[in-house]
Amino acid sequence: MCVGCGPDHPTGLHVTVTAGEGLTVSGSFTVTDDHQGAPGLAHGGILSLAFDEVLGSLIWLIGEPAVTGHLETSYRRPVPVGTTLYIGAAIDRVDGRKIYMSASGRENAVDGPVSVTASAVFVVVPATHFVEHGRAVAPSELSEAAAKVAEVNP
Ligand SMILES: CCCCCCCCCCCC(=O)SCCNC(=O)CCNC(=O)[C@H](O)C(C)(C)COP(=O)(O)OP(=O)(O)OC[C@H]1O[C@@H](n2cnc3c(N)ncnc32)[C@H](O)[C@@H]1OP(=O)(O)O
Repeated sequence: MCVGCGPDHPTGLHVTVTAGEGLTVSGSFTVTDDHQGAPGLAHGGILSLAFDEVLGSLIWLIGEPAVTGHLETSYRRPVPVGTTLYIGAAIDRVDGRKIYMSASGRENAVDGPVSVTASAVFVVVPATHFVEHGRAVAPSELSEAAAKVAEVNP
């Protein structure tokens, strides 16, 4: 039920992500009428969510739970409804519990014009973070998330 990536989420973004070489991932997100802000254009907050999702996927490559501490987005071109954004993201460096990341989103092709760029700091947290701070969840929800780590990094 993740609003960013959950395939069954009725109103989510349905972002898909694939692991790349090294500490990189590539993702894609298609802007639909559900994501509109100004007439015919994607809402900036929705684009920020798509980047949070793709950047957040990088944590599966290092196998430690982490949450977004800081996320900064630069909107460089308007993104029309109907666009597919191809988002490439990478871990730039790790400093203690802080993971520094960056990403760029290109319009309609992996080598298309850059529409949005982002940088983020994720902070590693213990797995208990989600139990202590979230609403009560079924153990299966947590174990499914933990299994994703093994799937990416067998
Ligand atoms: C199994 C299921 C898995 C499931 C995993 C699924 C993950 C999906 C994630 C999706 C992405 C999201 O949307 S996550 C949701 C949105 N984000 C959140 O809810 C985070 C809310 N904030 C927090 O919980 C907290 O503030 C933390 C965890 C970020 C930091 O608190 P803390 O744990 O007490 O850490 P603290 O000691 O203060 O700081 C540790 C280091 O990080 C730095 N730091 C702290 N906060 C920030 C910050 N906002 N921006 C930059 N840097 C920061 C500090 O300067 C310090 O650096 P130094 O002194 O060591 O140099």
